[in-house]
Amino acid sequence: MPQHNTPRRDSAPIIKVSGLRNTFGDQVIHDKLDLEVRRGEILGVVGGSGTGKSVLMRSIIGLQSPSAGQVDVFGEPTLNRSELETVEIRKRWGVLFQGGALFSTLTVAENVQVPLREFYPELDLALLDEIASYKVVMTGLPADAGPKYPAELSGGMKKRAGLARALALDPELLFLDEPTAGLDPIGAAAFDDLTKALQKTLGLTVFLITHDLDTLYAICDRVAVLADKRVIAVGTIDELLALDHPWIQEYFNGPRGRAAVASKERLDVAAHPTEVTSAQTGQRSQGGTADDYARRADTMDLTTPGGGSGDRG
Ligand SMILES: Nc1ncnc2c1ncn2[C@@H]1O[C@H](COP(=O)(O)OP(=O)(O)OP(=O)(O)O)[C@@H](O)[C@H]1O
Repeated sequence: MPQHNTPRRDSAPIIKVSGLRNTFGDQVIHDKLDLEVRRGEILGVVGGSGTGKSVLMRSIIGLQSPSAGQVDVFGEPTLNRSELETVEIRKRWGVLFQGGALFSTLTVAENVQVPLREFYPELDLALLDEIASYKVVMTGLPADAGPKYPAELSGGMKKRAGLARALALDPELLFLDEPTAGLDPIGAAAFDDLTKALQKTLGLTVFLITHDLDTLYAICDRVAVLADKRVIAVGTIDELLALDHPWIQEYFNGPRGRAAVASKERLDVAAHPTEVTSAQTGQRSQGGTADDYARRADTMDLTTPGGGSGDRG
């Protein structure tokens, strides 16, 4: 399997979505949605409940057939192509679905082996076991988690097992759908740290759907905001805060947003000079101000796909 240890930050987007339209009956979920994801970044995807974050992810990975638009991943179109035509593309990404989506009748190790068996049926059992053990440990699970069934795992362990499966094929691109939902603050911070460490060490690009403001502040390079059936803005949090959009202001500058800023500031202080991680301190969202972020945002450029000026994506 290919190794992708060096983060590449070339200018071509790793994901490019153009003019996407998704409907269910009369319900229009996306219309004229544009988005570009840069190689090597962690892109947070936020939006109110039901704005279509998961449907967007499913459209990108080919589980949802849009009624219009184009999706390119690794520079290749993925829509309206047969499974056979996209097999080489699908090998290059991993997906952690909401809740982990583990097969309950398979052990953790067997779950990790599912994509290996699908794409590399020639691998023998000893090698499958070896790769699965490696992925299990890589995601911070104890080595003896491999033979356990999902029902024997805690929520946090299930997420890690799902992540181990998503990493089975050494992907370049990782899709995470609400990975910290349902985790306690310490578990969520530890999962954030793991995601960031994987991005850095494996050179991953991460498409991360989340409602977790702490995650956005702690690890996302940029954030895409879904509203009004499209991506209304993409940028760093500082850049988004400079926008006058009511949902963005309420989301990032509301009480929870301010708390997330305060939490990050405390962690930044704690991290120097002793490099204490958020997993160790377990500090998440406990009050503070976003004024400094808002002031700094005044000097920044904004990227607004589907409207506005400047570079897209
Ligand atoms: N297979 C489907 N059939 C019909 N409607 C669907 C289907 N999948 C999603 N929807 C609808 O599409 C809309 C967007 O769903 P989606 O799960 O993408 O939202 P979301 O932004 O991820 O929400 P949340 O933050 O609550 O997880 C919802 O109204 C949902 O009911």
